[in-house]
Amino acid sequence: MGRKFVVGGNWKMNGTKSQINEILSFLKTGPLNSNTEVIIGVPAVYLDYVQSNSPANVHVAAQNCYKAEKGAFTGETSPAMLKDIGVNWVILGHSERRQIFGESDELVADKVAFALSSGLKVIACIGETLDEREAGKTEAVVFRQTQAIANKIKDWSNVVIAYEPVWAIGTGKTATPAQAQEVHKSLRDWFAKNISKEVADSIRIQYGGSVTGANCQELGSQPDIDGFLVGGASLKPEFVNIVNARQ
Ligand SMILES: O=C[C@H](O)COP(=O)(O)O
Repeated sequence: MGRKFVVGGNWKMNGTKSQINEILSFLKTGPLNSNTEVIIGVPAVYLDYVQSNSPANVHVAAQNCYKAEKGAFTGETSPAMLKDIGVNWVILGHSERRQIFGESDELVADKVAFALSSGLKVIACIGETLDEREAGKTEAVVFRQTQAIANKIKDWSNVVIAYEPVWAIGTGKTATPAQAQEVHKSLRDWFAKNISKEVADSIRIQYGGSVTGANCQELGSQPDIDGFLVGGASLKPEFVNIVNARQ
């Protein structure tokens, strides 16, 4: 189907310069499958350093950015600033942003639209909580989150969706390959029905939530899983195995 496998490493609020040098070292050693697009999500303070020191086959992403080019927004980073230091990707709408920092569907969608219009590529995160899953609301939640973005953008070519069930993030409770595939398939069907068949066929949907070197191959063999967004394991050498999950 021609969707390039895409693996992101979301470092979250982790890393010192010496730890980052170790990560860059195992990324340089790899080898990283050239059929996989690799993107590392780096804390803002280290973006410039990592952008300057990462291997050419690894893209760098911010973990957040604001919906304005500049101005009185203390503590925020603009897409223009990211572009200025050569960073072309941003992760938006991560469940930690939504839950801890209170980002609404509306704000996430505004950020996605502004980042795209500024020339960034976006990993847009969606996913249900355990309560929502147990209440049978998984589809309703991920469709609502995706619809909010669809209300603000027309062109999906620079968007990767990361489906991350909140209950699987950092918990060691991975969704089974069948559970993940079921939601990915539903999302692709949603795109076919609500956006277009072309977007449904081409959009890449990552799975995120306790992905490891041990479970990545089975997850990555599912037909609608086009890669991963990896948290904890992206700080460790096993990230190379996850990048190479689909050979
Ligand atoms: O963005 C990454 C996800 O939150 C997954 O984190 P995790 O791999 O540590 O569960």
